Amino acid sequence: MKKAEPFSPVGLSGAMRAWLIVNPASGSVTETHSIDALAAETAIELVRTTIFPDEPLPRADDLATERIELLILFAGDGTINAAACALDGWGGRVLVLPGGTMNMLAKQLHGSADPKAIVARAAADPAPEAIPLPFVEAGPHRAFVAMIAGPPAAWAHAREAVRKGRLQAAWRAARIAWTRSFAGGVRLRGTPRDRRHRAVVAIPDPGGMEIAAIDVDGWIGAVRLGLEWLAGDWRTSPAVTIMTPDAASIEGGRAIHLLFDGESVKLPGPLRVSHGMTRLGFIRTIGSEDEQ
Ligand SMILES: Nc1ncnc2c1ncn2[C@@H]1O[C@H](COP(=O)(O)OP(=O)(O)OP(=O)(O)O)[C@@H](O)[C@H]1O
Repeated sequence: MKKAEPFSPVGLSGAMRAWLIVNPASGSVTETHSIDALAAETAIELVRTTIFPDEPLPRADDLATERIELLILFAGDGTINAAACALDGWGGRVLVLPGGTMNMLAKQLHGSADPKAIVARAAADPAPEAIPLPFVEAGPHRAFVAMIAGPPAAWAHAREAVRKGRLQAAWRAARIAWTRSFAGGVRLRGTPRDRRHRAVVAIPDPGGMEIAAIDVDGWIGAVRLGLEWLAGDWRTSPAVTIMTPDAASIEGGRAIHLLFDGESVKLPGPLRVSHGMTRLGFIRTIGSEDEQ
């Protein structure tokens, strides 16, 4: 078989020592984007590969020992979140490639380009721009895309069961999640909307964070919000109140259900939510003027 032509290495040249973290369970990591092909096509010197989560994430020390300059994350938002949290003390640059289902972080950094095009763009730039990413933080966890608190977070179990092909478990989890979605809620302290809400969504922003308090009653309200969400204008829904506090506190029974970039966690309340910026630099291949 003819070997793929390497991209002309200008910025991310063959001298660039890279460590790849890939999650084969992420929604769009496929054979066509195999690790070997990626390395061959980029002419980046792929020194090590971690298959997550079967293998543990490398530590900053491991990257330093191998003199790694570029960390390539080929996975979905959940995996990227895990690596970005674990390696925030490391001084190198990160290239995010869309390997997941939603790929919200990859879209922020590269628009809708595919992995091959992203590497080509990054390689063609003598000094690719690397930017810190904003995050929201609660307990030991961070979200770079969104943190969802409240009963709707229980839907993650149903999604995970579907992904694993466990349809009976998915059905059970969906029934529980549906019931919980209309019971309980979370209380938001330290904001103008200091009361119980169906769910609270915290979204990081370079200037701080946005907190959306969601108040839907029953399934008609939920369906309406769902349609508004699909149409892309959920933030303007009458069921949603947007605030920009510097910090807030969430309460909700003995344990609060949360999703951090799609990964499900339960934490005891009250839970302080704050925001910050990563120390890691993430390579961005689209300018703000480009189409998102
Ligand atoms: N920190 C983690 N520890 C263990 N497993 C994880 C972790 N993060 C993600 N996973 C698992 O890896 C699989 C793929 O998740 P990932 O978020 O990478 O891709 P995705 O869900 O397809 O994409 P996206 O999050 O962009 O929609 C899921 O089963 C997820 O639960």
